[in-house]
Amino acid sequence: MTVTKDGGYVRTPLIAGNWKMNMDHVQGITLLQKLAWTLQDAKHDFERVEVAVLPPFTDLRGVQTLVNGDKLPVRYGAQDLSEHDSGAYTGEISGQFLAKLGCSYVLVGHSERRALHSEGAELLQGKIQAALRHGLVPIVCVGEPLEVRRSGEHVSYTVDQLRETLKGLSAEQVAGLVVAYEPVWAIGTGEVASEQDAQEMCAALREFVAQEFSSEAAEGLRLLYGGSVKAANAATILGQTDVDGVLVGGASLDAAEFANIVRFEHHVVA
Ligand SMILES: O=C(CO)COP(=O)(O)O
Repeated sequence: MTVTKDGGYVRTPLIAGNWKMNMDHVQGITLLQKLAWTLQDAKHDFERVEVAVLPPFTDLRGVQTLVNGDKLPVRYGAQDLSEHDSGAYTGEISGQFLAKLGCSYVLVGHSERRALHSEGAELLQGKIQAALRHGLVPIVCVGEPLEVRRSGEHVSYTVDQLRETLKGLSAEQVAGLVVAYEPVWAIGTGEVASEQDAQEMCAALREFVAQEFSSEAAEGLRLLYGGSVKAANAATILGQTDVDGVLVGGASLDAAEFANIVRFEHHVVA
């Protein structure tokens, strides 16, 4: 993360928890309550380091009620959305509905959806447009599989993936996006990319945005790293210049562990 002279951050760090298909609506409330209490007890400054959770759709109403009722400074969002706003699309969820539930964020193009639901660039462009139409910030996910990493082509592969996914957007729109670099081989495997790997890719993605869109877009865009992030490795990864946050899977299901990731500034590993 880039730190200013007065010790602030150039871009507000974002620590986001992707619960995936875990936590029913009762478990979700308990987890969020524990997380909020832990962070409030620790006097976490939510303006300085932003916290967001991305629960299953069925938890969102409960999360909204808890966040509003207890005035929790935690943001939340969904793990996917439809590219359409309404109509005969059985099983789909509209960005309009997510906005009405107070969502701030929505994941777009997570590698599990790209792989398991064959989501390609054109569909993802539509989903990004749908999110933006309803004032949701898309967290656009990119990252290479193991064979690409082994071939040494990971940077060009991931930059190309981002280029395809962001097609049709203006520089102003890109400036407000969040992009998560999640190498597929590091997701849920315990195999974490090194901090140098995370920095190399995030720097390349920012450079691409500067070239393709504008330097303002590159400066505004927040880049997250995701893949086996835990409290033990978060501070080192977040210490990298071009990494503005983390997208956490498994470790976000444990309130104490996730709170320690949020509080990375207090756990800097020498
Ligand atoms: O896919 C991820 C977050 O979106 C990462 O998952 P893990 O943190 O469980 O590796």
